[in-house]
Amino acid sequence: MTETLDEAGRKTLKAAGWTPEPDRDAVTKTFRFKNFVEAFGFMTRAALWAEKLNHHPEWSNVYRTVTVTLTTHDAGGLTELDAKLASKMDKLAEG
Ligand SMILES: C[C@H](O)[C@H](O)[C@H]1CNC2=NC(N)=NC(=O)C2=N1
Repeated sequence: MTETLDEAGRKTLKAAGWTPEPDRDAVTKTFRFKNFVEAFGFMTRAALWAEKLNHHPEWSNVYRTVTVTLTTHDAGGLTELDAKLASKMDKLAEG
């Protein structure tokens, strides 16, 4: 998992399921869980990591689906912090 440049020269993340946003330097992934409790548990654990990293996701939850968008607002694009949080979230979602 590293930041790389896409064909348009924009930063993106090479990590399963994270796809570049069409109109800004950000990546989005949709996580689907068994049920609402699993989804909310994931969000709770991810929130603690977000605080620890001082790096916070844009996200939403509908029932057992959590959609996450990562970008670094301070930098106006993707940074190593997005790669870190993405990797953390992937691990948390694996259980
Ligand atoms: C002041 C505060 O530390 C900053 O605004 C931090 C907080 N969390 C953040 N989270 C994200 N995703 N991007 C940021 O630029 C960012 N900045």
